[in-house]
Amino acid sequence: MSLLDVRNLEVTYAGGARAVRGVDLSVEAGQKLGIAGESGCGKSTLALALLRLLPAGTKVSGEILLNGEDVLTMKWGQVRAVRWAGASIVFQGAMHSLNAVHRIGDQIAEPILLHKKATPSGAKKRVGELLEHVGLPAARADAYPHELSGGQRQRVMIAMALACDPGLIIADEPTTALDVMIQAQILRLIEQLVSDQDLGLVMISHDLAVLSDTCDRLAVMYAGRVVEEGPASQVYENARHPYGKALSAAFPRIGDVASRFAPRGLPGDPPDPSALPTGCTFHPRCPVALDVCATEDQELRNAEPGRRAACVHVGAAVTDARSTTA
Ligand SMILES: Nc1ncnc2c1ncn2[C@@H]1O[C@H](COP(=O)(O)OP(=O)(O)OP(=O)(O)O)[C@@H](O)[C@H]1O
Repeated sequence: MSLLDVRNLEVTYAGGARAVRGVDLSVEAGQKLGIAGESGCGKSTLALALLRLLPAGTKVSGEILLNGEDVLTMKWGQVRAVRWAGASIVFQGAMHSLNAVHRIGDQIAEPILLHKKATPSGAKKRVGELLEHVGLPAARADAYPHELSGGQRQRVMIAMALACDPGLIIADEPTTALDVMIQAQILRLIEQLVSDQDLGLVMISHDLAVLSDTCDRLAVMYAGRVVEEGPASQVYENARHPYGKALSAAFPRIGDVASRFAPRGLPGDPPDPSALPTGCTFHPRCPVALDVCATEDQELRNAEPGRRAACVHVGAAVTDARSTTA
């Protein structure tokens, strides 16, 4: 049984935006899955859907099996227990996620008191341990968010996410607001925690270079669908879907200083999810589109062992869409 198994997930917002369309993915304990794609492709919607954090009125269908139990059909009491203790989210921009008027120790203690039924002194001890675990002195528990640097605040967010010993961490752009040096430190911290505690990780980013550096596998999303999936380094170095290729070219290799100053962009914008193009949704921007792409969408196909892409130019159609995701 996978730690997380998402099957045919569809999310449509109240206004009609089809933000996630038929997404399948799975994560095992100790595995790090990166979800890449440009702004608006549905990455955050997917993350929020995993813990039923979407606004009321949003239509969600499919299955989200966390340790074999479907989050979508759970009673609310069970969903609340799953948040923090089963899976927790590290959001981008810690300054906005932390409460400015409360000491960080109290904020980390809150889910421990609520979900672990800890005593105040037990929670305080645990807060100290968690802070040390993420590389901060236990005494920083008394600080207010504004007294910490951006990197320290993001460490606090990670400590909070770990507070109730979840099996899965969902990190939504965890380093986007940080400078490059601090970003690298936070990524190493996340990697180390995931491997030490055998956690599963879903890391969301628009930056394919960051994801390929941190994750084992990568799923590339476009207009709400996964259009390419496979081992992270292979997807980054040699994408098979034309959108994956364009995204990869836009994020030059870490260390490749010369090309970092001249990334290639992809012309055009992603489609409006309330008015998606017919056929393959990427065809209006695709440099290698055929006539058929304007009318027929493609399922994910086996590109090579362990790799799939949803493009007419790639391999043969896959009969069992989830056969290679594990
Ligand atoms: N509450 C909402 N109501 C209606 N539409 C929404 C809502 N939230 C997001 N959307 C739309 O759903 C689509 C996917 O948005 P989402 O935020 O999931 O993308 P993203 O890939 O995470 O982008 P970003 O990196 O900019 O956050 C977008 O077109 C967005 O405008």
